[in-house]
Order: sequence, then C-alpha cells, then structure tokens
Amino acid sequence: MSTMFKYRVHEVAKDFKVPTKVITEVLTEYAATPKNHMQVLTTEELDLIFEYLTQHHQVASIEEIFAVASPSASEPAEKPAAKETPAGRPAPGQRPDEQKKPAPSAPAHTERQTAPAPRPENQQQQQQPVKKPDKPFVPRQAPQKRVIDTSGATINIDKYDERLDNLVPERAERIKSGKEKFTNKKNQSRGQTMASGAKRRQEERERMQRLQFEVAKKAQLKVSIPDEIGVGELASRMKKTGAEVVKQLIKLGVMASLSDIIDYDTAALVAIELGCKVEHEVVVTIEERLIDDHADKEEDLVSRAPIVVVMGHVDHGKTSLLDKIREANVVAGEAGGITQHIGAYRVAVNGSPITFLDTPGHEAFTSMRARGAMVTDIAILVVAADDGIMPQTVESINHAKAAKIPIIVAINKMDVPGANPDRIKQQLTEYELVSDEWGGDTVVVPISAKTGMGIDRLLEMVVLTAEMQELRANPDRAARGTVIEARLDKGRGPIMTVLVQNGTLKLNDIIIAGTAVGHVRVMTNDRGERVSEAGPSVPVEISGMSEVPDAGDTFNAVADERMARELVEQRKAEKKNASATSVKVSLEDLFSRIQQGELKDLNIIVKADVQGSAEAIKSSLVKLSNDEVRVRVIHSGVGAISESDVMLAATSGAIVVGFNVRPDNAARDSAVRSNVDIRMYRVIYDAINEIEAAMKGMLAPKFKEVVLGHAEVRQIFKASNIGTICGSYVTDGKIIRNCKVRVIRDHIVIHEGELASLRRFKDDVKEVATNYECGLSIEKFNDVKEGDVIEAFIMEQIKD
Ligand SMILES: Nc1nc2c(ncn2[C@@H]2O[C@H](COP(=O)(O)OP(=O)(O)OP(=O)(O)O)[C@@H](O)[C@H]2O)c(=O)[nH]1
Repeated sequence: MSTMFKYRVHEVAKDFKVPTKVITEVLTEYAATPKNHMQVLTTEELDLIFEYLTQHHQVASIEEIFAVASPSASEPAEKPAAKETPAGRPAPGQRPDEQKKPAPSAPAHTERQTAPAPRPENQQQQQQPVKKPDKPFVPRQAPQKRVIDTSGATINIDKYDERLDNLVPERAERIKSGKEKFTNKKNQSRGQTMASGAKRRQEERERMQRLQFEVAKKAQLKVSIPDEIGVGELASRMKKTGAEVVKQLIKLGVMASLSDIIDYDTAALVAIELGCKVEHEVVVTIEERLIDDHADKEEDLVSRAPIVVVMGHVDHGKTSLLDKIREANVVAGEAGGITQHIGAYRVAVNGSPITFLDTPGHEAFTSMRARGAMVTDIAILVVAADDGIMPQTVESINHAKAAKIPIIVAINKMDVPGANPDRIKQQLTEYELVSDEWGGDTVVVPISAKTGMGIDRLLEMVVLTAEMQELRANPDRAARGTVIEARLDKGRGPIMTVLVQNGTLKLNDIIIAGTAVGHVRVMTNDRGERVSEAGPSVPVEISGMSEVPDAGDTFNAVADERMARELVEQRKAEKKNASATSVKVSLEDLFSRIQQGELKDLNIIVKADVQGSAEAIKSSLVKLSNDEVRVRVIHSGVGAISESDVMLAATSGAIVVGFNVRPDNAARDSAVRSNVDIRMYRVIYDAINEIEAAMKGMLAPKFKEVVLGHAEVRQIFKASNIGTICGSYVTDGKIIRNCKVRVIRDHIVIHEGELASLRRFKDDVKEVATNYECGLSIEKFNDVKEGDVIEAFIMEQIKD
C-alpha cells in the first residue's frame, strides 16, 4: 500500500463510511498514540484499521453471501443492466467505491442483510452518508461485488473501466492499485467474475500475509556473527536456547556443545535456519578505526631528512660533537638565535637537512628501540683517538648492528698530540667495521669536536649515507612519530618533544601518545620559535597533553578525540597486564621453540668479570651452534649486567649470561619488566652445559634461584670462635636463616655459599626484614669487607 499522499483519519472514516469516532477508537485502543480526525495515518495504522474492521465484519462463509444475494440479485442485476447503456452508473458508482475500500480492506467483511442497501446510494453517489453508521461495513464489497457478479455477464465492463478511469479519484487510485483488477476482468465470463470475487479475497488475504511477513521480516532479529563464535554465545545473541542451536547444528551434521567454537559459515547457517538475519561482524579495534596506517603511495612520497644518533664511550666527546654541530648551524642560520635543547635539532648541510637526536649515548636510543620505536636512520660512533675502542664503544656498535642502521665512525680528539687514527681503524676491524680507505664499507672520519676539524666532512658523509638510504615520507597525511623526550613543566604542564616520522603535525591536532591524549596547543621548534606545522623528520616540542608520555612512545594525530580517550583507557589496561604476558626467550622454553621452528638464532649477551672469561664463554657458546639453531653472541663485555644489556636483550630476544657478575638494580627491575632471562654462573663449564642442555631439550630445570633480598655490610667483627661477623643492614627483601648467600663486591660475585648464622642483637632469628640491621656470618668464608653486598637466595623447585 502506498502512502505517498496523506491519508487522514477522517478520510479513512469517510471511505469506510464509518464515523470518525470508530476509527479513532480503534486507534486509541490498538495503536500507540490516539489520533484526532485530522491526523495522518501511517501504513501500520491503516493496516490495523483494516485488520480490525475485517475481523469485526466477517461472514461465516462466502457461499452464504451468494446464497442470500442471489434472490435479490435479479433486481440489482437488472438495474445496472438497464442503466448500462445510458450511464452505467451503478457499476461505476460501485467501482470507485471498491477502488478506495477493498484495497485496504479485507475481503470478508460482508453483511448479508445490508447487501442491497448501498446500491441505491451508490447509484446516487458514493459520498452519500452511510445509513447505518453503527454498521459501518455494510455497504461495501460483498454486496457490490455480488451485484457486479450477477450482471457482469451482460454488461460491457470495458465501459465501466473507462468511466472508472474518469471517476476514481486519484487518491483512491493510489490507495490501491486495483485498476488492473478491473481491466483484467475484460475477458471474464460471469462465472469467472463470481470466482474472481473469491479470488480477489484470496489475493487480499495473500497480500495481508505478505504484509505481515514483511513486518515480521522487519522485526527479524539481526545477529552479528564474528569469524568464530561459541555456540552458547550464538544462542544468546539469537535469543534462543542453547538446545535449539545445538539441535540445529546436529541437523547440519555438526556435533557441538555449548562451549564449542564454531566458524562463521556454520553459525550463519544456523542463524538463518532459526529465522535470524545474519551480519558478518568484522572485529575492528579502536586503534584500527582511529589510526590511519595505510601504506603511502609511491607518488605521495618525498625525501626526508635523516635522523642521526651519536653514540660512543663515556667522555669520548659525544656532547662536544653535538654542541659543535649545533653551534655551527646556529651561527650559519639564525644569528643570535637562542638554541633550545628540546632533545633533537636540525642542521642544514649545503641545503640538505639532517636531524640529530641530541640525547647522547645509547641509553635513550636503546630504550626507544626496546619499546619498538625505530627512530634513527644513521649512527655516528664517536671514538676518542687517544683512548680507542672501549666497552661502551662495543655496546654502541652492537646496538647499531642490532637496529640494522649504518654506522659512521668519527675518530674524535684528533687535535690531541699523538692521536693515531690508524690504531682505531685497526681496532674497528675486529668488530667488522672496515674503513673505506682500507677497502671496507665503513665511513671513518677523523674529527675534533674541540677545533671543529673534519666536522663538515662528517656531515657530508651523513648526507651521502642518507641519500643511499632513500629516506622518504608523505607530508600530506595525519602525523605519526615518536616521543623522544617528555617532562612535566610546573607552569606549562606536560611537555613532550616529538619527532614527526610521517605526515605533518599541525597546531590544534588531536594527538595520542602512548597513554596520553591531548591537543597541540603550542608547538615550538629547536630554535625556540613557535611553529604551526611540523613535517617529516622535524622535531618539535609540544604542550597540551593530558599527562606525560614515555620517551619512545609512538604518537599519532587522530580525528576523533572521544575515541582517542577510549583507546588511551584501553592502552592503560593493557599496560597493566603487559609485562606479565610478554613472551621472550628463556632457557626453559628454548627447546620447544627450537622444535617448533620458531627459533633459528639463539641470541646471547655475555657479561663477565674479566675479558678473558667473556671471550672464553663467547667462543664456547658459539660452538654450540647446530643444524637447527645458530648460537650468536650479540654482545659481550666486562662488568655488571646493566639496564642497557637487558634492553638490548629485550629488543633482540636474547638471553643474558652473567659470569661472576650480577645485574645492577636497574637491570634487575628492567629484566623483570621486560621478561628477560638472566642466567648467572660461576663456572664456565656450567654455563656451557646448561645452555647446551636447554638447546637439546635436556635442561633439568629442577630448581630455580629465587633471590630473597640484599644486605649491605656496614661493619666487620672478628670473633675467634665464629669467624667474621658482618654487621649488615637489609636494604631490600629479607634474609632468612639457612639461606644461600653470595658476596658481591662492585657487582662482582666473590663468593657463593651458605649462611652460617643470622642474629639480631644477641639472638638467633629466623629472618630479618628490610630496613633492619642484623649480624650474619657465612660458612667457610671470612674475607668479607665493609661495603660488600650479601645477596640472599634460595633454590626453589620448579613445578611443571
Ligand atoms: N682535546 C679535545 N678534547 C675533546 C674533544 N672532544 C671532547 N673533548 C673533551 O672530552 C671531554 C668529554 O667530552 P664530552 O663531549 O663531554 O664527552 P661525552 O662522550 O659526551 O661524555 P659523556 O656525556 O660523559 O658520555 C670534555 O672535557 C671535552 O672537552 C676534542 O675533539 N678534542
């Protein structure tokens, strides 16, 4: 039924020839909102009225109508027949009537005794008031149809059709596309016409059913089904019982219980069978919706400045070099400009920009890498000509290698008398860095950060190396990059320096960085100037964040702040569980990972008390390589296990092997946070054996060491009968009686053994907690000194 036009309550009443009141009463009773007579009716309301009227005016049987109608049929039959030629009035009179009403109304409302009544009226004009308003349906279909039926054999229906066209008001025509029905009757015989009455009713009924079906279809439950769904979950989404779903599954040949997971196709079949409309639920995370990470098209990419980090051993001149480069730039660029230390700065070398990370040392670099942020493109390795390669130089080399970035060596302090660059070059070859002058591919530039000598050439080499890398980015998209520094400023709130890596960051952009969200309120460049835009490789300091993000956090400019806040909440929740769930390499699961082919390289970081041990362990470990797994010592050095070692291990999926050394506190915390396995040994043979056993799946991890706490030795007493008593202070954890202990001096383990006695004042005690003093002695060991650290531990059995 088309309701393109407005069909009002009073018009419906008129067409049905019932008082408006009847219609409003029906609506008041059955529809949601009572209507007054001028109100427009919806399709549903019309349906309701028709349904109501139909139901309240049903006939017992169709034969009954015809039976009664027949005797009286002669008269009316004559009438139309008589009038057929001159005017054809009755029939057309009825037809328009039918036109309006039968369409919506149901076929059955017929009343025998009233059947003849409408005819005269109809003959006059169908608009005539109904005589029996209390029986509003009286004058309609059935009698009319009957009249037509009886006369239909003799009349020329075409004529009526013609007149009908003229008479039927447009509105009525729209109510029902009944016209075809009349035209279709052209060829009907009388009997057929009679039958057509029933047929029409049948059609009406079907129409009603269709309508109802459509309504039902609209109300059909929509279920969204993901790629996989639990049977129970599917049942609840369909508002069905689990049993119904299971039954349906069995019909499809799938035996599944409520807790089983079924795939989308199966679930969709079940849902359709159970009368639901299925939608494929594609799980899109907020992150995916919020952050645009589409790959850039080739044509959108433009070249960007390289991002350079300066690394090297302590005091080899990293800061001096960075300062010198910046100074030169400030003088050349903005004379008198105040240089801001924002964590990174840009210089231009013959028009080619270079971005320097201005936090020297590899700590920042590694911490960023540990968090998955790949910021730098080139590393400058500073080696002091008068000092040569030192432990941190080696660390730096290994970090850069692990990050797979090119290394440019700057041999610094060339102004110092006796500087011998060749010696450095020689040393470098031991680390696979062969100078280009010697036929290798490592650029080595002698410089002096003091005099400025060689710095221009160094920068030119940086530009050249960058050109080889073809560094490109797309400035025409939302910005993405990394937080390189962040702090809380008393006056300005959270401040962070970000390095844009792709896209362009604009003032007022909404940004999300780690678990911080905010707007770019003020943006300052490395010269302290306020800027409104920052493109790829440009560092800027930003204020406007809700909280201080962490260095190394990725930032993104996004379109929807509300969603960004949602994502931040989600990230905070994830962060809570993160450390517990991150999977890193450990000796325990080594074998199974090798077996599953997950692990091809076993990366190891070796730290030892002396260089000789480190080298010995390194070469022995490398020899453990077999067909399935290659053992690689990615870094080895002398001294305590530092946080930097742990970070390198975390980023490279390595195990840290300590020989006679201990991790410092920061390293220990970091290892716990990032799930790095640190193994400590006192005998080289043990180290090799254990790792070999782990690789073969024969590791007998029956016991694991649990560190209980640490105590600092503050005073030494010598007692002739007991030996050395250490007056100690428990700095963390606790010390318990009969535990195992290690004596650590300057991060080096000098003894490992058993605790002989533990006392507070003069009493033996079971344990001593943090911040308490105690006296302890170690079995068969008296060479304890003030300042030594006693590490208390126990061996705990590992439960499988
Ligand atoms: N003679 C000479 N001295 C230099 C040169 N470069 C740096 N120095 C000096 O070496 C010392 C250490 O330099 P820094 O730049 O602080 O070294 P660094 O590598 O940044 O040191 P950390 O920040 O401690 O890791 C300072 O006293 C500098 O003056 C140079 O080219 N020639």
